[in-house]
Amino acid sequence: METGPHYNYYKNRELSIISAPFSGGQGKFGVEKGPRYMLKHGLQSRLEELGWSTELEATLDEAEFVTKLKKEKESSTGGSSVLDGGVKAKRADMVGEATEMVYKSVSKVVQAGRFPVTLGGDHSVAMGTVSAVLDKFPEAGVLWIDAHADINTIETTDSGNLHGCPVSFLMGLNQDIPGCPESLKWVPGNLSPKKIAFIGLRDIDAGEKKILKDLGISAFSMYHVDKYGINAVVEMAMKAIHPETNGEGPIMCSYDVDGVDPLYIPATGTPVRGGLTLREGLFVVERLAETGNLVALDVVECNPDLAIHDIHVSNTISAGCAIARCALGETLL
Ligand SMILES: NC(=[NH2+])NCCC[C@H](N)C(=O)O
Ligand SMILES: [Mn+2]
Ligand SMILES: [Mn+2]
Repeated sequence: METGPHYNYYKNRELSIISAPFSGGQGKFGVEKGPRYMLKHGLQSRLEELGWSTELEATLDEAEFVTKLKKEKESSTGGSSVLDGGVKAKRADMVGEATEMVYKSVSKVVQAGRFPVTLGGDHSVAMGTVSAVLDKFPEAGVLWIDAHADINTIETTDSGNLHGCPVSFLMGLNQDIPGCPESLKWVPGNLSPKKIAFIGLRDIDAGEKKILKDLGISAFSMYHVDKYGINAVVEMAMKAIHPETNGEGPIMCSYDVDGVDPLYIPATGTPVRGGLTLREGLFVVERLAETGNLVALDVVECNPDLAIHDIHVSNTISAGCAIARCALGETLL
């Protein structure tokens, strides 16, 4: 019987909590408050208690970006999303700027041999986190926990919200589309479709379904979770991203809290019923901690402003923090 957690890649147990308080990848204010609320909830000291030495890393300035976003909303072009060539990408300049700042911070952290825990912010910030992690671990596979596939291109997106598109940018699917914003051209786009697996899907756009199918991407929906159970699904997902080594190899987990059912995590921008139970959601990261192969974690899309009751805020923030703690070994003996 294996006794974990053991961190193959981070034996020295040093991590950095990277705040990525950005909301421009979607239209609702409040998601930029996620990092601040999670830190106020005591995340840093709880991770220290697990035996990690921790540092805080700032990326972009929360207030500065809120001001910029408010200005943009008031301006005449505010909200308009159709670019040259008829493609859509709302606030592409800001998303490009913010995600590149996140990329630089996460790069600094991983290159220094520290484990990056990035707190969003909306899911567009993963363009930065995943790119930085792939520089350090080119063989890494990504597990994307989410109700959504976030793989729309600037051609297929209906909403024009770039938090619905980070995976297509990470795979370089937009680079040759006429009208692709210059601001997003910094994304290397070198994630192979074979190196990502989704868990928790239940709200996928028609264009996204086609991309998933055409590229043969591993996607485990809630149907699969019900059919096989969450343990088998995580096992299949790990084998899918590391097929030659029977699931062994560096794993990055990009965790959108809307993967978990809104019963448990209600304060998020695009909630979808029928999601993971809180236990299933925590099990995923507990299992990853147990493998010793986790090299990076994002926890994104907590939006305290979208709570109707105060209890929704604390449920959401405490669940977000629990995801981070379980990924870093809390519940393993
Ligand atoms: N990170 C998220 N919560 N993404 C939601 C995306 C929703 C929808 N598929 C869109 O493209 O707009
Ligand atoms: Mn989502
Ligand atoms: Mn997402």
